[in-house]
Amino acid sequence: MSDKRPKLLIVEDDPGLQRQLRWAYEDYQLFIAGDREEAIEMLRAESPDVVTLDLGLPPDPDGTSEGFATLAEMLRIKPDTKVIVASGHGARESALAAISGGAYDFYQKPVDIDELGLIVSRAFHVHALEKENARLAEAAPEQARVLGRLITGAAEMTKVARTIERVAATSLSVLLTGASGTGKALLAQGLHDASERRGGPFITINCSAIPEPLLEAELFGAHDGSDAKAGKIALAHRGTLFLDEVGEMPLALQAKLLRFMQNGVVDVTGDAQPLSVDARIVAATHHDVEKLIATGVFREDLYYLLAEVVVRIPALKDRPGDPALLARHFLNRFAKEMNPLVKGLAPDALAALDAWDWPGNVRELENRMKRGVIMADGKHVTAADLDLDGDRADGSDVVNLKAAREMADRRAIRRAIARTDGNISGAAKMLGISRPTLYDLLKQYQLQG
Ligand SMILES: Nc1ncnc2c1ncn2[C@@H]1O[C@H](COP(=O)(O)OP(=O)(O)OP(=O)(O)O)[C@@H](O)[C@H]1O
Repeated sequence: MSDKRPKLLIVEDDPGLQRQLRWAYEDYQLFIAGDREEAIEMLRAESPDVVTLDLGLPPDPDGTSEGFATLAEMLRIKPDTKVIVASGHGARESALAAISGGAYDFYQKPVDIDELGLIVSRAFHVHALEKENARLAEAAPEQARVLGRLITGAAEMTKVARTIERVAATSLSVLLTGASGTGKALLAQGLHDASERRGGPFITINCSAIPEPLLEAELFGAHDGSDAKAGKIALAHRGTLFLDEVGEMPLALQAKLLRFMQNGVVDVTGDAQPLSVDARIVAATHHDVEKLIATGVFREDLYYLLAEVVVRIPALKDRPGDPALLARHFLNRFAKEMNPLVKGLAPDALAALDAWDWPGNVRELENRMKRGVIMADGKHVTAADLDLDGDRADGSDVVNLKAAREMADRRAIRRAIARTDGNISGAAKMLGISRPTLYDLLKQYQLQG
């Protein structure tokens, strides 16, 4: 069985002390290093949460230079490590310097095993608390998570998720409509996961990304002599097929898809034998399908088969509070992956997130946050790191005064609603208007309260 005890690294060059300490810590898995190189190697290999570090290490056993260099290198590699430094008698200054250099605590030699034991156990406790806090901060609040991975605090998006959950239990076909990056693919996956087919495959095909002849083989499969290639419809047997950008599907393939939807059989190219497949269809498009039908590029009969339920996904700018909520979620994720020193958003970044219109929706936000975390110099991501500090963030390209006023109104209203967590009275107070006036404006600008 693997050893579950917490890992403690002791960096100490005195063999006598090494022996003494080795016996003192039965509750921990002990790793002992005699110099910087060994210490760094063990830190990388074992990732101990707590380290005790003698500042007097070779080649400078009577000074502190090697100890400080080891401390700095450890914290650079694993910033959450709790390093407890040991300083010689009367070397309080160097101990304090180590604390300001990022050490967690210090003790003075000669070692009192009981006292050091207490400091070490407290360090493990603090480390565990910090880890738990980081985990909680990373996980979006429970009430903000819907359909598993979807994060939202906005009523209009929660409604969408509830609809998806409800239709998931049925075998109805679902058409998701909404602008690019609003989360259609994520919702399709959520629908599959919430359905009884969750144990079966979830197969995605993007109808706009593949040229027509290849798309036909990709979707329906191909049989060429002894060479047979299963299509994505067949692969989705007993599962869900997600047809992304279905509005881009060529008319000839729409006819073949229609046949499948009517009869549950697939005509494999080059094979006389049709194939029976049981797949649930979820489709998505950013087009207005009724317009596509009117212009003759989409079959009306197919539309009715694909769209037994139509779910419209709101743009990110119409989900009050979500830009900030999602920004924190992405920040935590990317900070962990790419820049652990980043801890939060600067106030100017929060204001810029509120003010921006998000033409690329959640995908744009995700990309900007990734950029912001990489660019951030300190602990906070600024508006400049997100590239939201220029003119574009205040809509300086609007065409006339009326449009500029409307944009300013919308922005102020959205911000007030986000800041007050959707509380209309609070938002009205913040805006200096009455509740009925705010309701009127919400209606006029088709914003949700
Ligand atoms: N509410 C959300 N919570 C967490 N992540 C989200 C949310 N909405 C979207 N995302 C993430 O944003 C990105 C874009 O979402 P998705 O691909 O689902 O959008 P889409 O509407 O299908 O876009 P397109 O039409 O361009 O294909 C993905 O990385 C997705 O995981």
